[in-house]
Amino acid sequence: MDYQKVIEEVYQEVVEENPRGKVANYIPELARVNADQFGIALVDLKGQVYGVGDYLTPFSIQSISKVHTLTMVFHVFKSKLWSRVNVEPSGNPFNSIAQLEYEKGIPRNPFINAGALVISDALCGKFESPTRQIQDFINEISGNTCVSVNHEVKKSEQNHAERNTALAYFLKAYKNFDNDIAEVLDVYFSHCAMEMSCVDLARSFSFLANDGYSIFAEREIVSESHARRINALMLTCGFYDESGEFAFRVGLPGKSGVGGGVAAVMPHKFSIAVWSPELNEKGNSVKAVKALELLTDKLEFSLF
Ligand SMILES: NC(=O)CC[C@H](N)C(=O)O
Repeated sequence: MDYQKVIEEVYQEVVEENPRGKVANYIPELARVNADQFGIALVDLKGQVYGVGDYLTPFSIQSISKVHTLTMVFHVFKSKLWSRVNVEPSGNPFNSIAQLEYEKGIPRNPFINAGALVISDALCGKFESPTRQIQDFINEISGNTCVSVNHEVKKSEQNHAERNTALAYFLKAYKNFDNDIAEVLDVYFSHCAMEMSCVDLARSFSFLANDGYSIFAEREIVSESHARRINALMLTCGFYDESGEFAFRVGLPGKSGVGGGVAAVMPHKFSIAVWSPELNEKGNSVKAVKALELLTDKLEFSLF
């Protein structure tokens, strides 16, 4: 399979169609990026990289980091984790407060903000310096010292933290939050504000295409059964209230972030990251979703 040729064709077609959205502006610092950037990196299971466009430019990975933090915590707490966070699609916006209230403080899944805050809380309870360790973990599985926290983005999130702070207090009120709220929010904003390029991001997702084994870290990151479960969660919950649409159009487990990135895997074949900052109203990158749809059409395979 000539992946390079396929992603170049995809890139060209998306550039020609030029579907547009809006750069996230509820985190003001994110609105400062050049909206025309667009990159694709695909990594096969031998570690071969195929890239096109701005695939070497670091960008804000935002909620994609929730897959990394879930992986770290799942490995430690195993199935006990599911008493604190559910595994159902939310069908609601990623920062919904109402849903958390009527479901009595158990977030629908680990990828909506409330669920990711529970994961950050669990990290704070188990890891000495969680932010440092998340960074080390992502560096290890991408085989590169590539991740940095963008402090401007982090500060920008902290200055507009009303909803996430409200979610944390709700979780605390329902006794689903053990640590200091400010400390956990700091870890959460730090991992959302991490930056890396498409190529490093695709490499960091490689273990999920490879039954839990990372060829970059040269070790098993999670068991095969945990890798399957993380992929199932990405397929059903990775795109918030657009997860069904993404499964329908693309058919790969994946995760989006409001920085405009999407990381996805085709189990036993490859991992891929696509980035372009303009989002649709559900918070998913318009060009990245289009590119992945064209990709699975051209490859004539998806998970299905
Ligand atoms: N969907 C996202 O990427 C949201 C992450 C963002 N940091 C927030 O908390 O709102």
